[in-house]
Amino acid sequence: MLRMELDERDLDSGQKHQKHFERLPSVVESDTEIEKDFERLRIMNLNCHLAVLENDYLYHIALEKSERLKKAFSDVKYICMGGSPKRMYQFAHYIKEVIGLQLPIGVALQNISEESDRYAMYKIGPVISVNHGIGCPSISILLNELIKLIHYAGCKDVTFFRIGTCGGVGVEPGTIIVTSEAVDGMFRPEYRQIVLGKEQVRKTKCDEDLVNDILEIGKVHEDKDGIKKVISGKTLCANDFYEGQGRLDGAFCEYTSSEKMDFLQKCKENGVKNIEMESLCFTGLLNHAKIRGVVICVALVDRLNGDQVVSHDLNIEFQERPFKLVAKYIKKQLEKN
Ligand SMILES: O=P(O)(O)O[C@H]1O[C@H](CO)[C@@H](O)[C@H]1O
Ligand SMILES: O=c1cc[nH]c(=O)[nH]1
Repeated sequence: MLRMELDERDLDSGQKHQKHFERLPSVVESDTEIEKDFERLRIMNLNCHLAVLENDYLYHIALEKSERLKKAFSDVKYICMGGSPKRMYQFAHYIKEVIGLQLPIGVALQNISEESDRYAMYKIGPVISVNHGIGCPSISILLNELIKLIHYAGCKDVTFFRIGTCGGVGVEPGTIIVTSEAVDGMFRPEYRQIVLGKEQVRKTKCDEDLVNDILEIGKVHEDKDGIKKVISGKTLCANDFYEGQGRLDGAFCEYTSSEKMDFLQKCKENGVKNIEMESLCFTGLLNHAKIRGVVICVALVDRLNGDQVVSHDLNIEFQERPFKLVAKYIKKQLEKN
């Protein structure tokens, strides 16, 4: 009863978010568990309604708020994401080897979210490997459900990685770029989303310590262990692969080749080292929730030299480079603890 009243009162109140946060804990003083949950949600800027939801089905990853979910996921410390399901299946196997996790004989890695058919997710001890599809809308849905998952499971100190591919800007193909900050097509370090008819703006820096730790590992392993060059810089996040990234080979193009080159030059002048399609949402949502995260992408092409990305064996090898870097970081952290 308390839960219903609370939910209805709040939903009908039309009060501002902040006021809502301030008001709710006092309303539920008779239920200390809910009160504690409100506090945890409030601290992380998450949705207070979650504390009073009796059921929550995480539709796109086919999981449900439950005691079972808590037991199965409470040990999660690292969530690694990348666009393609195949890549994240390979990463799951790779990290399993690196951290030396033995599955019982006859047991294979299972896609936990198979039922949803939207994302493919694997759990390897404290690591989740999951694909996010293409673009901010797709990764946004996944991040919402994963953030709820780690909240419901009571996970502590979780770090997120986006292990991806990108186009480099004045960067040799095969180079790994660790994002310092994501920017939009107008070089604004802001993730903008329309919510209830208003623009909501969130900051897009990657966790500085995490960036430095990854760069440090990159330095140690540069030119060996299949890692090659690792650099850091701003990442431009586009809403499209073609016009949105100034390509000349899309179905639409209403600019000249020299206008394209001027824009790429401007990218360089603004400190942009690479272009991809999810970093704004990834950093924007994680920063807002005060969760550590970093974007690590390998360049498949130098956009100053062309637009075409050709599928070939070298790209497969390139895609594995961020795996190696992240796996080394995770292994090192696990050995510390
Ligand atoms: O290689 P992933 O991680 O999928 O990411 C990049 O590749 C896709 C475009 O081909 C976009 O999603 C872009 O961000
Ligand atoms: O140029 C590229 C390559 C990979 N992914 C992108 O978004 N752009």
